[in-house]
Amino acid sequence: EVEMVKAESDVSDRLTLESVRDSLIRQEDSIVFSLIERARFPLNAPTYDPSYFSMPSSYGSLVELVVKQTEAVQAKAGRYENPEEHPFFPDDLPPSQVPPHKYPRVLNPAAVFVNVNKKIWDVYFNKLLPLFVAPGDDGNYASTAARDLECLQVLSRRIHYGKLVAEVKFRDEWKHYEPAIRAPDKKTLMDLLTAPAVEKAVKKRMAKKARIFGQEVKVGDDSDKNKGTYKVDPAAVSRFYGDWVIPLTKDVEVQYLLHRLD
Ligand SMILES: O=C(O)C(=O)C[C@]1(C(=O)O)C=C[C@@H](O)C=C1
Repeated sequence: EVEMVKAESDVSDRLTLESVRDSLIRQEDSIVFSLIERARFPLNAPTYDPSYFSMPSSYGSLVELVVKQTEAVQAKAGRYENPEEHPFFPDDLPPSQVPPHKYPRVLNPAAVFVNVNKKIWDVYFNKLLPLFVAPGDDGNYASTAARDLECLQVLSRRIHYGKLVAEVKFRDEWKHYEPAIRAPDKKTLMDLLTAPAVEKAVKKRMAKKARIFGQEVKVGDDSDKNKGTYKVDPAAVSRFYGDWVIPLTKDVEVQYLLHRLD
């Protein structure tokens, strides 16, 4: 018999604030690498222009085609059975065609109704892309769309991880959370779950990761010639995290908590 290795998502028996924060830190690596991969291409506007892509209008732009069709395949492969994964186009997804995997039941079942992917889509294309890709068009639209999908998926995973963060915080301090949930009092929930020193450290670490992962690595040249040129702008990555990724994560945390006692 094959022994199942504990999946990264198998958190039920080691759910602590430290372990969920460790996961958030690891996911930062995926986000920085995905942004670096996307930044290899210029903006490539036709990827997002429905009139460039002349298939049945239900697909919209090329990037929508790639995301919808990929999500359909991944749904068949069981991706969205995992409570940590959230589709961008949840309507009309085909059912999973693989045997069910027993994901540990950690979250309140109401968690499935919290999905901020519409907002993530909007923020990614309208706020993030213009910040960190060069203007221009090199014709590589299919690759561009594939990189966008990768970025969207890692960002979505990170932001919806707020559900697990909120669950741990609730378990650790339910005496404080319960009255605010029953009230319901969003402002108090937001205050309770906010840790300004942690947010500051996250932003600093993101800038540092963008500097370290995004530097040109050379052999036999220890000079600092390349200092200051990075594959993604560390300040932009850090700002985007502070302005959007953390606030959206907190949004997910509050939305989840509001239904924690359903
Ligand atoms: O680490 C936490 O406590 C979180 O809730 C995550 C997070 C974040 O998104 O990075 C969000 C809110 C806190 O203020 C600090 C950090």
